[in-house]
Amino acid sequence: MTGAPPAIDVRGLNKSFGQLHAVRDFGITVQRGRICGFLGPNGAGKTTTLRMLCGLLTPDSGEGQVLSFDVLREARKIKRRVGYMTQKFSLYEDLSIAENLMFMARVHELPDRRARVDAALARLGLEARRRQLAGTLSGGWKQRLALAAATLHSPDLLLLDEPTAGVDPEARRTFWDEIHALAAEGVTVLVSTHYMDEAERCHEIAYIAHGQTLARGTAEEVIAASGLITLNAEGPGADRLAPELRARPGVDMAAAFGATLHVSGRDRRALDAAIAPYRKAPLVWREAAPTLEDVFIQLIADLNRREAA
Ligand SMILES: Nc1ncnc2c1ncn2[C@@H]1O[C@H](COP(=O)(O)OP(=O)(O)OP(=O)(O)O)[C@@H](O)[C@H]1O
Repeated sequence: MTGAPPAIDVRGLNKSFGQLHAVRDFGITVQRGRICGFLGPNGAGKTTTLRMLCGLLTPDSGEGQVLSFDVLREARKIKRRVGYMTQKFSLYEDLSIAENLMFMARVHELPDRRARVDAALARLGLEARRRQLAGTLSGGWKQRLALAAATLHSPDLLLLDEPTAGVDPEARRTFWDEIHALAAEGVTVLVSTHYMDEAERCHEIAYIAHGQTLARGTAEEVIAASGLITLNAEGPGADRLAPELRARPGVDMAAAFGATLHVSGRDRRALDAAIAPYRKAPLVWREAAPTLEDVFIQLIADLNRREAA
């Protein structure tokens, strides 16, 4: 990627709905061919941001470029080069797979429509089902059809809004293999997800909450920047100790993961003091690398504390 301008380079994007400041001073730079995961709790502003980036929603303020077009003034040009997969399946349930794709080909005014549709069917393994009505497809196949529709016009940027929500693990894996194949061809992908394993499959991630970006970088960078120290406890009843440990000074986050308790903090001495009374049989404590989920829980806890203060 020598000298190519970033696919997304925006700053200070804001969007309010009445009294609600849904997106605050959002900025992000994503280089071409990268997969950037977009994470954050429900209502964080992810969908609103994706809609602003693809030209469907006008920001109240902000500046920058998407695919080198001005994000405020060149929405029509951006729309033509972007593929957007909405959170809810939005194709025609009473049309077949092939008919849906043919319809999309007409919307995009593509030449060689039949060949384009055939190529998309082949690429996503949909050929055998081409005559099946979209409404009768299972979740995984619906998502594959939606991806075929979003990529039919060979966009340079793909914006995917929770594309695998409710899809089984095997179908999710196939879907992600395709996302990586598209990125290898130079397509830039911004994908919102609530799944931690998917966050780890991204080249980089952005974590947002209450409309603000709280963390940015590769998964490793986000974990390192958190400064979090995590100790795990195993043993009978360990998983039930989360509420009382959470209340102790020095503990930023305590949560049970199966039978294991994860306890995190940023001050080693305070954390050790907090767990000292619990360092006895039958509990066994071990230091562990914090997971992305540990970091995200801590980021939200910090934000809630700041907002309550
Ligand atoms: N058109 C709208 N009118 C009014 N409020 C809206 C509108 N669109 C979004 N919101 C509000 O803006 C906030 C951010 O919503 P958004 O859908 O962007 O969040 P999200 O991060 O995508 O959430 P989720 O993970 O649940 O999809 C929410 O409080 C939502 O209710």
